[in-house]
Amino acid sequence: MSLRFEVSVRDPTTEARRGRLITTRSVIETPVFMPVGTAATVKALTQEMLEALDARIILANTYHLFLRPGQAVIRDLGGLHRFMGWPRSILTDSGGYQVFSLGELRTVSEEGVAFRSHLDGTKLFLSPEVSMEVQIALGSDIVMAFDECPPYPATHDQVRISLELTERWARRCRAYFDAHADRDRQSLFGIVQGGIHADLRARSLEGLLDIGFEGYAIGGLSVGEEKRHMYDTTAFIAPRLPADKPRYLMGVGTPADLVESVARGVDMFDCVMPTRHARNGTVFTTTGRLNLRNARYIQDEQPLDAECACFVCRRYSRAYLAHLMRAGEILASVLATYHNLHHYLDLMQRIRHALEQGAFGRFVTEFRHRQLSSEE
Ligand SMILES: CNc1nc2cc3c(=O)[nH]c(N)nc3c(CC[C@H]3O[C@@H](OC)[C@H](OC)[C@@H]3OC)c2[nH]1
Repeated sequence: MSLRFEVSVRDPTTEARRGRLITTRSVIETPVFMPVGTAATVKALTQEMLEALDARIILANTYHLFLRPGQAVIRDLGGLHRFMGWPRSILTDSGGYQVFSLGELRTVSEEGVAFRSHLDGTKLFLSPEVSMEVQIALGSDIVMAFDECPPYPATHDQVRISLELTERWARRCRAYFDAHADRDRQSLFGIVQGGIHADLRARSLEGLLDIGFEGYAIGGLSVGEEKRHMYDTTAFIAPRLPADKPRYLMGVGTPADLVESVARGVDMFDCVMPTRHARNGTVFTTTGRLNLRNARYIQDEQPLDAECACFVCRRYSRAYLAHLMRAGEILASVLATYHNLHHYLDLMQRIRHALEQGAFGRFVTEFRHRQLSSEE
């Protein structure tokens, strides 16, 4: 069995769990935040910096690598870990979501999705089998099923029809994966859909449990729905996912989203916010976000965050980062990205520590109070 997941603590006052996910390449302490490395790079950081951050697993994306350089190039160079010099774990998304958010002119059929590359317009086709072939060729440790993420908003009927297609595709993913993957090293996660409708979420889960997966993701959220719908849907479905398997909430979220979703039973997260916001000049701090392009920081010699221990906060000032941002210097992205990921990974470490100490309930309360005061 390639993937081991052990729950060491179940929080007495919430659905949160402290656990450990073990692949053949790294031990992943959970709850975990996974930096997004879409095209085989976590933008602006070296792999050495990711190791300095103690990141144990990063993401890459089937859609982007399928388009460029193509899975055959990476496979023939020994797979994605060797290609990008990353010996720890990699999770790859299946590409369905990107086809809908990036691809041009796509047509969905039972077979799969035909679309044009957003890079050069060439006609391409992704299906459950092609997505599995790509992720298997990349050598990804955790492979995501090829699903359809319905747009938001969508009618109950549209969401039902979509989840039924996702279920048929999930069955095809399982079959192809089991016939072609290196199951000693690679695992397949199913993705629960169903929009914000509890009855459809239960229906989607029922179908996936019948197929059986090494882990279960909650898809179809963080697509524009109101926060309360995301939290309520997560609160409904996360505790219903198998307790002995990892639970992954895709595309989430802000620091507050991470705390609230851990409390609702989620183990794994990914989000582009810490990396994308950094490149746009927004950094996260314990008292909220700072937009370094704001003139108030031009002569502010404080660190980004006085409570942060990262090398950026120990050495550089807001004024310096503000200057680099305004000047469009590459170093601005490097330093802001490193700090933002440190902020996210440090938050997850504090969450894990609170769970170990049986103090997560108090952690959530204090986090919410601080959140309110910073929003005032
Ligand atoms: C932002 N909100 C959000 N809701 C999402 C919902 C879904 C979903 O239902 N199915 C699938 N398959 N993917 C989803 C994704 C994409 C995450 C990927 O998108 C890439 O980040 C943009 C990254 O690729 C490295 C990541 O890899 C897992 C979502 N993202």
